[in-house]
Amino acid sequence: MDIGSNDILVASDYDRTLASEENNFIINEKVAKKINEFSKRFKFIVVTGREKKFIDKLAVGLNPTGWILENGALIIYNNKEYTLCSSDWLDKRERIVKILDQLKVRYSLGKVIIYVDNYGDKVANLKEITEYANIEINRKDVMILPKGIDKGVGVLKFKELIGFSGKIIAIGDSENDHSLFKVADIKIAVANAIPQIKEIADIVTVNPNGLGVIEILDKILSGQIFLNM
Ligand SMILES: O=C(O)COP(=O)(O)O
Ligand SMILES: [Mg+2]
Repeated sequence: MDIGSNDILVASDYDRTLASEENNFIINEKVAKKINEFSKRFKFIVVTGREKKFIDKLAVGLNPTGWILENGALIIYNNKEYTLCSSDWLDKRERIVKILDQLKVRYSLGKVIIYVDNYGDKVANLKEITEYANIEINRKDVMILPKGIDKGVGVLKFKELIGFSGKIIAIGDSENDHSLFKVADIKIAVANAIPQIKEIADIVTVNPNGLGVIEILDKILSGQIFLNM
């Protein structure tokens, strides 16, 4: 079966999937080149908790079909930005910031998201905000988003934006990729993924990080990954 560009969309996480911690999350040139080539034939989007200012520094030379940043809250496609949050989010974010100040917790703000690094083991202190916010964990870091916003929702929004109706292949490593897997037809964990992600994956790559992603792209390009899985 000749697979066309509108049949496959690869949605890949960034930290510890495309880029390794060992390389300070700077994209490897070979990985960027492979993705740029792949993106000419199929759709490839990067779906990450990161803010644009960090991606601009770390992912130099990577030109995918689109970007879903701030853990699903910000879409960048064809040089246009789309934020996914309700009009009252900024008031709610103010309330959350006051709680973080009372807890004497360090945080940083993206366009939509709140980052609370090294707080994963104390996230129970933030219980009260789960009424109106979504809390995502990535290893030891915490991300706070509008209720109902996560990576999976960002991908579904992107699908609608470009009118995509094909199959989604998700690639990830950590807790905040669960929602990405939920919207995928094929779920792929890189070799260095946490056990909970490997357990629910259809495929676990032999290689870690970007080399694992290249493994998958080569399988798709050579027709070894069958979409009727
Ligand atoms: O946690 C982050 O800021 C980014 O991490 P991710 O690319 O693995 O989502
Ligand atoms: Mg990751």
